[in-house]
Amino acid sequence: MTPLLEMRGIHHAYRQGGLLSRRRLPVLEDAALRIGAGECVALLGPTGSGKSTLGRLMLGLEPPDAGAVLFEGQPLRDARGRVAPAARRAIQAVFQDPFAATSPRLSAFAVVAEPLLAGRLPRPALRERVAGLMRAVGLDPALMDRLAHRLSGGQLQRLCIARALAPAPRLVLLDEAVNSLDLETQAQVLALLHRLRRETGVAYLFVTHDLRLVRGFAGRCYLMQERRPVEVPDPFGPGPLPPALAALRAAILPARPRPG
Ligand SMILES: Nc1ncnc2c1ncn2[C@@H]1O[C@H](COP(=O)(O)OP(=O)(O)OP(=O)(O)O)[C@@H](O)[C@H]1O
Repeated sequence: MTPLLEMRGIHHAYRQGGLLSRRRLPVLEDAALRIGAGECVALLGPTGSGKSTLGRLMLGLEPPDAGAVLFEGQPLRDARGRVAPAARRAIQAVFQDPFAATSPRLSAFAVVAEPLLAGRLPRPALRERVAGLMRAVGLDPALMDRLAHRLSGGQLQRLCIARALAPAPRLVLLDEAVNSLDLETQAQVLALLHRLRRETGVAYLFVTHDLRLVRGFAGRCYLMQERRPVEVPDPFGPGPLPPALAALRAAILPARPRPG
């Protein structure tokens, strides 16, 4: 079956040391990754290992130096480097910092309505649609006319999830999307994302450096190793672990510190 999203033979490097420099920092080398329709796939790795870069390439925000990004079997970008509007709507993202991801000038309504404006719905229908999306993420629609930045961090992240879901996407990149939230809100938002996936059939790429968040949430798991994602069958299982995974496991604090 054709995967929803496939990346093959991806190479990507960033220029280092100013505009005229020829030095390039290789970030991805021969990277490949596959996400099926409705799947939740985790992408784990330490900071600086190239996870967000892979996410940006998946959204079509930048082209890879080499390799293919295919969405439903078709190249994500056309020959002129443009992402087709349908694919742009079908792949959405939620990032770590909801305050950086929204304008301080916009109301909660305007944040969620933004991806729906092209549909030219009459205002009352648009407000009803936004209210429905807010309810779906557990927000009271009465908050609609409040400035988005007057919401709490957890509420604003829910609003960003509502905005991502507004165009009925097939795939959402969750790039450290719960990492800035307190533990209780993290658990609530993960449960919400899990429910929304069951209800809508949306797929997730769940990017994180926090192994704890993956358990019970992601069905398959990739780990960044030597500039490419490598699938790990069971990141919590016994047996020898790749060093990068052992380091992530060691970083998990015990629920109750052992004496001595
Ligand atoms: N636009 C850019 N220009 C130059 N270097 C970049 C750029 N974006 C990322 N990098 C570098 O590429 C490497 C990979 O960065 P990336 O953000 O993809 O890693 P990451 O695994 O997502 O890290 P984190 O978990 O800290 O977000 C890092 O060394 C980073 O400094």
